[in-house]
Amino acid sequence: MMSQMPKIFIDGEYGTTGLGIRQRLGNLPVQVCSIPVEQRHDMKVRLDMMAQVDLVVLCLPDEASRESVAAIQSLSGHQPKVLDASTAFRTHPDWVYGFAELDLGQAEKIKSAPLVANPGCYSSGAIALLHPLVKAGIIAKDYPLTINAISGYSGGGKQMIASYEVTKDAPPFMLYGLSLQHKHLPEIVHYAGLSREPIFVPSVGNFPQGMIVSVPLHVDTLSNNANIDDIKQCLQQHYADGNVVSFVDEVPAKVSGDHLALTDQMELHVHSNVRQDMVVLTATFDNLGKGASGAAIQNIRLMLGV
Ligand SMILES: NC(=O)C1=CN([C@@H]2O[C@H](COP(=O)(O)OP(=O)(O)OC[C@H]3O[C@@H](n4cnc5c(N)ncnc54)[C@H](OP(=O)(O)O)[C@@H]3O)[C@@H](O)[C@H]2O)C=CC1
Ligand SMILES: CC(=O)N[C@@H](CCC(=O)OP(=O)(O)O)C(=O)O
Repeated sequence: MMSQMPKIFIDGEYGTTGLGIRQRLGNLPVQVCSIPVEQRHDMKVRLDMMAQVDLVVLCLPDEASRESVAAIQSLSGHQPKVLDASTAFRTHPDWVYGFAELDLGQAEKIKSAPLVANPGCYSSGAIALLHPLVKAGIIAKDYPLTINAISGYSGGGKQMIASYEVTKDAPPFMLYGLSLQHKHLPEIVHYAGLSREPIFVPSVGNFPQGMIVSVPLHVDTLSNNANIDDIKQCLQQHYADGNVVSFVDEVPAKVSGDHLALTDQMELHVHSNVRQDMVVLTATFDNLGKGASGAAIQNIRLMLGV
């Protein structure tokens, strides 16, 4: 079915993530197939379109994503590949996790997979920091981790954007997720390789785009007598190619939430005190970039070979 110009349909193309992907697709040799905005909830119209394309990108709430996947899988003839931006399938064994930097070989898996789950925004930062360190035996699988994060308000989709920009009834800064069951925890545990669930405290600030995920560690609680140089070396090696995710040795005195806004890059830093016995790891990126649409474009390029 793959022609010279692969065809893509974005189910949910008029939402925040869908629009971000749509914009970025302008630079790729693909044909974007659309339906009118007023038909965006009509499953028959959407399914007719899905049957004609090479790749369907789902940018819908979880339940709607599940419905779309079930509909695609009921197609009797051609089955398009699927990239899902929701949380619905991220730890499902039939789906490949769309974080190309996870390990050597992950990009190849994404290339050949029929079903790919785009990672969560917070999860991308947490996994980027933790996966190499757990794999190297520097952080024990059952380490009692705390993860803190701040997101630009676009992370909350159309509704939250309206509360900051239209009704202006949202606070300048808020902690949330305080029942400690955030929807990204399962994928963080799974792909960081943890056996103990971290305490995860997300927050939102009054800025549109950008994200910092940070992880504090006491050096004397690390495994195998690891020190700060071991942490740096491990991250440096894992992200040696630095194309999208890079380890940056030089640390800024302050990290701004919108440092990498409007880019698809992610930077990792290791901050420490003078005594070298405390560390804060940070991942800085755009929640709509490497945290969503930028990562989706990386996956689309791999899945379609463009
Ligand atoms: N915003 C972000 O930073 C990120 C979001 N995501 C994920 O992407 C997905 C979309 O989120 P986001 O773009 O923020 O959400 P938005 O609310 O901005 O957009 C969702 C879109 O889906 C449409 N939609 C909702 N329900 C249905 C349905 N049953 N059938 C068809 N269309 C439907 C909405 O239509 P309507 O206009 O009628 O509501 C809207 O156009 C979510 O799963 C989210 O978790 C992933 C990464 C980051
Ligand atoms: C600020 C805010 O509300 N953020 C969302 C996460 C962003 C998002 O929708 O993430 P994924 O779709 O990538 O899982 C939340 O905490 O639920």
